[in-house]
Amino acid sequence: MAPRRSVLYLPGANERALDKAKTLPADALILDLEDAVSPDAKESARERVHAAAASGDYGEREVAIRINGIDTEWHDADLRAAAQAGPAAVVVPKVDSARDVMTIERALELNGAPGHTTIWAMLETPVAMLHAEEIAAASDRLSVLVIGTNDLAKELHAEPAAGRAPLVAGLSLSLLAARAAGKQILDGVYNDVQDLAGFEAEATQARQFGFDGKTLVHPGQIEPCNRVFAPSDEAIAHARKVIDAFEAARAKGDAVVTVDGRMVENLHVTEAQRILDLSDAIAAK
Ligand SMILES: CC(C)(COP(=O)(O)OP(=O)(O)OC[C@H]1O[C@@H](n2cnc3c(N)ncnc32)[C@H](O)[C@@H]1OP(=O)(O)O)[C@@H](O)C(=O)NCCC(=O)NCCSC(=O)C[C@H](O)C(=O)O
Ligand SMILES: [Mg+2]
Repeated sequence: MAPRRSVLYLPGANERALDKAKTLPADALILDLEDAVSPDAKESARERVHAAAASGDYGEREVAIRINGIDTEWHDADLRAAAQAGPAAVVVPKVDSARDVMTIERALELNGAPGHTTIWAMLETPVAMLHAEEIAAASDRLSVLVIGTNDLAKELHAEPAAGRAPLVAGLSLSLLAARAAGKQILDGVYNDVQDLAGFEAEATQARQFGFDGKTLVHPGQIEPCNRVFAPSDEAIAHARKVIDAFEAARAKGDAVVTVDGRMVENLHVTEAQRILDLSDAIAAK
């Protein structure tokens, strides 16, 4: 699977940001037509984003377009334009049900979206968290779940708290749903663009939870994010050791072995191989 460690939002009306992103080391970009664009700029932003996404100027960076929500006046035109531009993905905010996903799937087909354009569904409401399982499994075209922690906190009336405690239940339900359906999942954004230590702590927490990457709002967050979500040298060395030790044990007819004093079984080999595959995919970029 494509590494999606760092996924940067760009306001669709901001020509400077759209241009600058061509040189930034993010794995993926979300060209935003929703919250980062004021109502009076929605139409010009749609045209800018369409041209940017269709330009082929972003190299190996994956380009996604976030359209306005299903119940908004801009949604239909956004979806039509996004389908024509043919980005890697259409990001749909405030998805609340499997039915929402199927509506988007049908609309992409009707508007002639190319087969490579997948759906990234944003889970950012309490009802979405409670429906995460049905949303994640609703369509083969859905490849990624994206968490919207700002909207979720707003809907919950939650306050900032250590370890994002008020959000943990929703994050965990979403992770369970993504993994059960074999989809990738991206954490929400960190709003304080000047607090890089706080950003890194939150990104590390997200990796420990099992997220594949994190959505970002500022270029300064890309480098720490890429580092946190890439397997470390120690993790790579340990993965090789696990695989080598297990193969040696299997050659002797054993199904269990210890590495550095810890039990290793086949499931640990599978996880070690995932780490090496991710490291290879990052190195190949
Ligand atoms: C947050 C910002 C408004 C800060 O902007 P600014 O004060 O201009 O930042 P800097 O001066 O530090 O910028 C330095 C240079 O970097 C460029 N820049 C800044 N941000 C971006 C970006 N996102 N992509 C590309 N380039 C960017 C500036 O142009 C400067 O360039 P240069 O001229 O060469 O010096 C701003 O960062 C921003 O607008 N961020 C994105 C906001 C956004 O997209 N929000 C919506 C998505 S988040 C969301 O909706 C969450 C979700 O739905 C939820 O519910 O949680
Ligand atoms: Mg949101």
